[in-house]
Amino acid sequence: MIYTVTLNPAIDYAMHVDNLTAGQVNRSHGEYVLYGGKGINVSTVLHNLGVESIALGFVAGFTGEEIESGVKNLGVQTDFIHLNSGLSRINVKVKGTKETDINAAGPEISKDELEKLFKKLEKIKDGDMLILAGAIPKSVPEDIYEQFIERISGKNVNVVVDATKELLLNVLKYRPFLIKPNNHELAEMFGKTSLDEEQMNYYAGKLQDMGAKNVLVSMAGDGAVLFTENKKVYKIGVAKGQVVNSVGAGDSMVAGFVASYFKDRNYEKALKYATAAGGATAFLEGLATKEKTEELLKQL
Ligand SMILES: Nc1ncnc2c1ncn2[C@@H]1O[C@H](COP(=O)(O)OP(=O)(O)O)[C@@H](O)[C@H]1O
Ligand SMILES: O=P(O)(O)OC[C@H]1O[C@](O)(COP(=O)(O)O)[C@@H](O)[C@@H]1O
Repeated sequence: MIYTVTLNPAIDYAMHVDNLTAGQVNRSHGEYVLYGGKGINVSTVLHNLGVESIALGFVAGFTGEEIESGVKNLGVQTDFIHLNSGLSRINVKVKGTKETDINAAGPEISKDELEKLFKKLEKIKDGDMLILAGAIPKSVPEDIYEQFIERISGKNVNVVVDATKELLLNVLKYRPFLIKPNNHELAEMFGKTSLDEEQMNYYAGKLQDMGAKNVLVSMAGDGAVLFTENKKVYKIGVAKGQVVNSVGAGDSMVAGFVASYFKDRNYEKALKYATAAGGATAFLEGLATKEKTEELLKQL
């Protein structure tokens, strides 16, 4: 079984605002809602692509109830822990000429509640997969991803981590199967503002030296580069289409990669499928569907 963990799920509330102006009343001319948080997005797209997973994490308040029933209605299996207080996040995504995200802090998680998640992770067995994705709430120890991986050490479990900065760097020593920083996150991890191709190769290699088996660097509309554990480098562009919503494109890419790689064990194929799934989300209002992913795959 594949388990995804989203410590801080969110309702993504997307609004179309043509000219966002700070300090003014801005009006949206259309809104829609997605049940998100990185792990949940991965579970949703995996489900859309025909691969089952169980979404773990914490939900709180009426927003938490909405997220839980929303993803269940999409067909995703969940096993969330219900927090006694607080509210799951509403992350506002303003779409105009540029995309502006305001991601909320989210509810507090107590030690006891965190312990309940550790208990759930005990179910993980040899051959399962664990996908840790997204930022962690402030109330949770900064090394929580490391603690999760420690708890399953000794079991033959492929771990995927989609996180940034120290959160990601600190788990590399556990040899995660896949990490997926975008090019900006990769630059930021090494104190840079941007990277040219040579620097990207160098720093992705550095993440591998630090322990990551496969590094997938996504570059939004410029495609992605995959650095594999057998030291191959595959580059890919993107499928053509009209961008509607790129929120969740990275999560969709992770889902597409996992879905394809564990079916065919072929890195090049998995990169194509991942790119098609990322593009499908970018070109749809919601997350990638199998139909859109397979339509875009033909272009790659
Ligand atoms: N504008 C776009 N056009 C086509 N494909 C896109 C676009 N934005 C994202 N994608 C696809 O989704 C993948 C992940 O997007 P990216 O924005 O880099 O991830 P993240 O959301 O993690 O920052 C890209 O590598 C690409 O395949
Ligand atoms: O956990 P974080 O880093 O605050 O990010 C949460 C946000 O990321 C998303 O999962 C989208 O992520 P990507 O665009 O990187 O795929 C949203 O659904 C959510 O609002």
